[in-house]
Amino acid sequence: MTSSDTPAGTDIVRLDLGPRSYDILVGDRVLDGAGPRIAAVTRGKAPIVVTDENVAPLHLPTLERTLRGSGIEPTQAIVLPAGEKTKDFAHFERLMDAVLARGIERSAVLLALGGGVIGDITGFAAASALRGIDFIQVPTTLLSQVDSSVGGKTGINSPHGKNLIGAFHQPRLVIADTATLDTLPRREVLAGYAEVVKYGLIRLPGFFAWLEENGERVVAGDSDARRYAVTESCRAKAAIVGVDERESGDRALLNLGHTFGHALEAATGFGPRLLHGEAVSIGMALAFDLSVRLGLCPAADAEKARAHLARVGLPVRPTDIPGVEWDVDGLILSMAKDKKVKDGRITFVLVRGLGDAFTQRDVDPAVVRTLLEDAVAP
Ligand SMILES: NC(=O)c1ccc[n+]([C@@H]2O[C@H](COP(=O)([O-])OP(=O)(O)OC[C@H]3O[C@@H](n4cnc5c(N)ncnc54)[C@H](O)[C@@H]3O)[C@@H](O)[C@H]2O)c1
Ligand SMILES: O=C(O)C(=O)C[C@@H](O)[C@H](O)[C@H](O)COP(=O)(O)O
Ligand SMILES: [Zn+2]
Repeated sequence: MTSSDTPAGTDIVRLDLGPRSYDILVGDRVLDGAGPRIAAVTRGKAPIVVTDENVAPLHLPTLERTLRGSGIEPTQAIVLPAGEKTKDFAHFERLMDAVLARGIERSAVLLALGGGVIGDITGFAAASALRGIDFIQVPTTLLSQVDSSVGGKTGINSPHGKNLIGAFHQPRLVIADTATLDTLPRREVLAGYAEVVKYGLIRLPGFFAWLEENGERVVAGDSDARRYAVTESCRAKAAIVGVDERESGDRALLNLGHTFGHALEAATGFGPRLLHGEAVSIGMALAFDLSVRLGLCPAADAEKARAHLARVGLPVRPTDIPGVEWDVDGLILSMAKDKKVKDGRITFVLVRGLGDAFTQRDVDPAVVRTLLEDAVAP
């Protein structure tokens, strides 16, 4: 690989994982010139592109142009329905069938073009096909550029809970073209922004302070601010995954707000009523509240976190989601299926303050119940 294979003006974040290391390319219109990098992974063959019905008309032509520019004639893309409901067994079966119907060999490469739903299900298909083939992530939502395309968590949801079926399978390359975000609806931009704020809240207080100043610019699509936010988020995630690929330690911090958030998502049926990033926003506010109630975090820090999320337009309380009758027992049952549960006890990601997250197992269930009862009270 030569530096001339990387488009000018590209930030390159390296995720160091020994033989599974890879580059994350970030930049405005970086996809336009990414053909040689894709060709290097596919050894000059066409990748099997997986995308969704919204993304295909908007961004597949750019990818196909890129491939043709590198002498690769694209094959017909596999186009799945858009949205969280696609991350289920039925669509996984359909995707696997479409991939295997192509008579693939182990050298085949899948390419996920889309948001976290497409990235997660395609990554899981790559982990499963012929017991593991390569895949490339071309994330097109803010959430997938700052989070889901990086780190190798792949999978689907189950009626039993969120992401309960899946595999760790790292991509070979990530291409985050921030210009693709120009077509992303504002609600989806905001949902992705919640995961950006997460990095500030778990261990980067300086980044959180930058977001307090510049968050509106990121959300509004200012190209410099957006690119900085995506690159810093990828750096933050790469630093954590690089030392704890399979979540036996610090990687769990990336789950701030998710134990609550996943339960809220399950309660709303993994659908458009509550997006993942929105659930994470509410979940992070609840995690700060819980930390305050346990005497671990100053109330002023919790208020700062909540105020920033709310100021950009994110929900911060379950009651911010209209038309849902929340059931605290149901939420607690869902939380008990969290992947961080050990010996029957939930591991919570808590905070000592802004940018200082840690995990704790011995949280009094009565405090959690009261917190949720207060949070869902009208
Ligand atoms: N693997 C991980 O580490 C990880 C991390 C965070 C989240 N996730 C998962 O990611 C999923 C959420 O991802 P998401 O928020 O990207 O949702 P998504 O994939 O559903 O995309 C959101 C919506 O935006 C549309 N879209 C995508 N790109 C677009 C573009 N450029 N222009 C216009 N529309 C576009 C999609 O069609 C969809 O309707 C959840 O399932 C979550 O669990 C995984
Ligand atoms: O990469 C990680 O690790 C994360 O926890 C990132 C989260 O934002 C993401 O939502 C992830 O899919 C949650 O993982 P899970 O193991 O709790 O399902
Ligand atoms: Zn998440």
